Amino acid sequence: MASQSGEHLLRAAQMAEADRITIASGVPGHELMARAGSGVAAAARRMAAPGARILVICGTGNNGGDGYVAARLLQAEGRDVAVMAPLGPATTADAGRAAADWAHGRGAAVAIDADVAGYDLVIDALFGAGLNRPLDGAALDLARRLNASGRPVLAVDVPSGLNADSGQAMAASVRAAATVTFAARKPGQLLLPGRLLCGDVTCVDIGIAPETIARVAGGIFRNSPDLWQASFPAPSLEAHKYRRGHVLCGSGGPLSTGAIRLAARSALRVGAGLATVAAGLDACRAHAAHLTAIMIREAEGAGDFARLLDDARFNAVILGPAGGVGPELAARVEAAARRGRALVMDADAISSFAGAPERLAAVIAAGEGAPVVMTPHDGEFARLFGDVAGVMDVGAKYERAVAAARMTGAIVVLKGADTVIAAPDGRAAINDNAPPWLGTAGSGDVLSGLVGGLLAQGMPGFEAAAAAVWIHGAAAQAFGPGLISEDLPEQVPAVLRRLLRQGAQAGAAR
Ligand SMILES: NC(=O)C1=CN([C@@H]2O[C@H](COP(=O)(O)OP(=O)(O)OC[C@H]3O[C@@H](n4cnc5c(N)ncnc54)[C@H](O)[C@@H]3O)[C@@H](O)[C@H]2O)[C@@H](O)CC1
Ligand SMILES: Nc1ncnc2c1ncn2[C@@H]1O[C@H](COP(=O)(O)OP(=O)(O)O)[C@@H](O)[C@H]1O
Ligand SMILES: [K+]
Repeated sequence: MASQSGEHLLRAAQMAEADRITIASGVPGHELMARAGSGVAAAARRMAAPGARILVICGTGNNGGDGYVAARLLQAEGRDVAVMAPLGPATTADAGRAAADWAHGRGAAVAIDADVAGYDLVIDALFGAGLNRPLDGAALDLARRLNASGRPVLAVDVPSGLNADSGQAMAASVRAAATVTFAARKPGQLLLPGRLLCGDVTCVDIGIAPETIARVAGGIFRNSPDLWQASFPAPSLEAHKYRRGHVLCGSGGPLSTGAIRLAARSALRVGAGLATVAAGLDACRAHAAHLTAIMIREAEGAGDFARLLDDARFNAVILGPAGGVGPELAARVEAAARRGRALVMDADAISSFAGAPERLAAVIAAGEGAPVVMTPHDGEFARLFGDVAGVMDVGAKYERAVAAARMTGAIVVLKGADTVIAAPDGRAAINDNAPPWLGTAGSGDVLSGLVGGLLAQGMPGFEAAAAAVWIHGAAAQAFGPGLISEDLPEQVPAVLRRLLRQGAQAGAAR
């Protein structure tokens, strides 16, 4: 798994292991701390004008050590710096050394009840990855006062109180304007609410080798083109349209036809060779009034739909957008999986298996191994898994998604502002490029079409799902506020142009 390319995200324990391996290889811990502190000082310089008053709040561990280093560097260049040590003196050797270097010849630390609002910038070096229980006592009180002060905060590694693995605040957390982290980003910096509590995150190289990061990593990635560009389908001159796949899209009834049209159009825009909507006769009439490039086939019930699959050229199927919850839709899902078609299950297709994930797992297991990608939002996810132990009750969002993928055998795209893509083999990607205006009616239908269009072109399931989520976010960014879901497919060509250009450059560099 570590051989997969992409930006690794490290959990706190994995980061500590990377530190340990690096120190054992001969780089002293205080040298790592010196580089970390220097990265913090550089960020502080960007945030505070000359003459600004800077307060550095140092805890007792190595996070505090980074703070002492930054304080010393900033003061050495003439900055107005004060240190507060609310929990007492440093307790680790490296932090002790950094604290002593700071204290040498300087005044006493600021009292814990000092007015934090009197400073222009506060550097939060109270707790980092070592946080192992909720803030309480003096630390909790200080975090609350800091948040109430409205002063800009620069967090060292993570805002104090934030769980670096899950992105959840433990009781309470400092809210930072910016965060400087080391060696690799942490999942909790991308997951909500962590992403909001961190502000802008910068990752500083402190001399931990990329091979060490890959060695300790556990298959959690930031979703970016690095993760899937190698399998992204580049159009080729010798391919004809059938080589680029044919997506069969199952329609809802005559009054619910828009959702699947959005999906079909998105599948074409992302490069599928052909897309066909399958619908009952009345719905076909509604589609016929709208569709040009997309074809229409009549299919009255699940039996008709299954017969369409006798045509082997339909190599990918999208089911669910406004498809109508019930046994008929579940039967279409079964038919597509049994016939070994790459399948996207969205919305109503997921809800048609509500409370019966083991039945869905059996359907997928009986298939021919073609990828099944499901794209639930939180509500659909909860409906599908109900109170299944080991899925709904596990900690971080990516752990829930991975548990769901393992249990069902599907690639799971758990949507939201921090969409997670998870595979049954334990890989997970966290997406952070979606702007808030992407949450608009029908944008989920577009996503299912993007996934289906990439699957039809032969992209593997996890990569296709991750690429679709990223392109979806990039298209929304390209359009900007005011977006409605019809706008999204029209932004895809510009996103593809950029991607293919970058892919060609990366290929040339290899
Ligand atoms: N050599 C290394 O390991 C490096 C570590 N670095 C820094 O070190 C940090 C991790 O340092 P530590 O592992 O010393 O841990 P922290 O400095 O994050 O926390 C210190 C200690 O506080 C205690 N604690 C945890 N939760 C508490 C709570 N709610 N209330 C009171 N006490 C609590 C724990 O015993 C913990 O070990 C990283 O976030 C990073 O900033 C960097 O200096 C780079 C090198
Ligand atoms: N606040 C938000 N910021 C960014 N993206 C969001 C936000 N809320 C929702 N999204 C994205 O918008 C899409 C909405 O999908 P879905 O809930 O299925 O809506 P619909 O059923 O209307 O299509 C998902 O891709 C989701 O990740
Ligand atoms: K911190």
